Amino acid sequence: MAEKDTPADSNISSVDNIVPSETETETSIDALAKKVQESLSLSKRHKFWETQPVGQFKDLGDSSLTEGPIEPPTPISEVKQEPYNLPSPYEWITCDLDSEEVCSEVYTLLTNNYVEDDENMFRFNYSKEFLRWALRPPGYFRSWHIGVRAKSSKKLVAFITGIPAKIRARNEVVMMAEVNFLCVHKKLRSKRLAPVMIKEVTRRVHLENIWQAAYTAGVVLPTPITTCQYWHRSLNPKKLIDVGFSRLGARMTMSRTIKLYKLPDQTATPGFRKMEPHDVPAVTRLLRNYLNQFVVAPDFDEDDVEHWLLPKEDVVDSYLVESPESHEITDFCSFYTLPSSILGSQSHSILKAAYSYYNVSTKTPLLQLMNDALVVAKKKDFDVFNALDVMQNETFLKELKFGPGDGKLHYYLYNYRLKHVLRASELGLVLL
Ligand SMILES: CCCCCCCCCCCCCC(=O)SCCNC(=O)CCNC(=O)[C@H](O)C(C)(C)COP(=O)(O)OP(=O)(O)OC[C@H]1O[C@@H](n2cnc3c(N)ncnc32)[C@H](O)[C@@H]1OP(=O)(O)O
Repeated sequence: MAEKDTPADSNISSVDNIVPSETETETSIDALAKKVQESLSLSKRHKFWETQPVGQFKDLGDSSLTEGPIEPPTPISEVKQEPYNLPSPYEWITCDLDSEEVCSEVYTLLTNNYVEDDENMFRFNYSKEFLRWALRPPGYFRSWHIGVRAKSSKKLVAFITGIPAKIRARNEVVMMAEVNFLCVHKKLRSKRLAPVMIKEVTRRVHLENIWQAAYTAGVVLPTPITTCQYWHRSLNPKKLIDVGFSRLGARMTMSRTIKLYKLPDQTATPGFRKMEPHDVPAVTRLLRNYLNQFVVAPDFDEDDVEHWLLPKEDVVDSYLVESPESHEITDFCSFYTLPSSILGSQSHSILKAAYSYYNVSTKTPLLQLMNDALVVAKKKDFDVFNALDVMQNETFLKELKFGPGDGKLHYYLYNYRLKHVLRASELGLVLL
């Protein structure tokens, strides 16, 4: 089944990771099996993706190909004016997220049908407020919030979205669409509806004179610009073990495990505080300067920072360090709230997860800054703190007791070629 990223990892061995044990062998066999599977998928035919302007597997390593757009834009007047055909029982709709009713329908479709982990134990449960935030950034297009309804019952059965974003690839800043929330109802799977949805979003993006896109998926498609791994830091190990998210490590007791993951009650960094509206200009400068070092990263202006990073309850949290002496803003960290439904547990129904977003350290060591982020996440009652190995995250993951997950997240660009596959640490982009 298609997967984006692991909403939660049934098979993580964060404890095993810290206390090496015989389970390590098991993990590496799993890892090997995954590698074999992935290399097989490189030789798999992709009837749809082979027709699209994306890097193709056969071109991997061909250094004669230049970096940049794969095909040139066509005149807008030549962009198809009518929507693509859907099977006759279905019709296109544009979803107005201002409407409480429409937003609830989208929420319900995703809550019941969106991304699950490999073992089908957890499913992402994006909140309505989160969806409104994720889908209405500055300059968004309502026409890019696309639904498919059954004509007879009017039930929403599929969804796909785009939002506009300026993304820098090396030295070029390119207007792109970030495509997300592709979802087809479980009963309508494997009927080639997804390619129609992707073509329709592409058409609507083209109508706005935008010709590139960025997206992530848990499945291997032609061709990732990089592949990242999720890491998980237990905040509430007892619950994580109870619901099967993690296992008790070999030679570990529950009380030793709880002790291992205990965090201080207070943050350690003087001047560490929540970001406020008046911080937007300083945070924008700090972040722009930081993101410059990565090969692919968003090109945020103040409006973007206001939208994406000003704290919004139960959606996004941002903290910064203001020097007690100079009042300079020297460091920044943020995470977003994305719970998962727990699919078969007697005792719990929701896993509360925080996802590392953008972090910048110039004075406070990143390790200390992120430990403070863990402290505030724990205080806010999150069960787990997740982070990808993007940007400089590798420098704190092991030390702060994150364990590697079993899910991979692949990043893609549409109609834009990079000369080389990137290391995760060369990527400065986090998609929701
Ligand atoms: C310039 C503007 C451009 C804008 C567009 C940029 C591109 C955006 C691309 C989209 C970015 C989305 C980012 C996210 O939201 S990633 C999250 C995806 N959603 C889920 O995983 C939720 C649960 N799964 C589902 O709802 C369905 O399984 C989905 C809808 C995923 C596929 O439905 P179904 O299982 O019923 O399959 P089908 O018979 O209709 O179609 C099969 C074809 O679809 C290809 N497929 C399968 N999964 C994905 C996937 N995640 N990205 C791209 N393609 C995917 C597959 O390789 C095959 O093509 P090919 O291998 O034969 O060639």
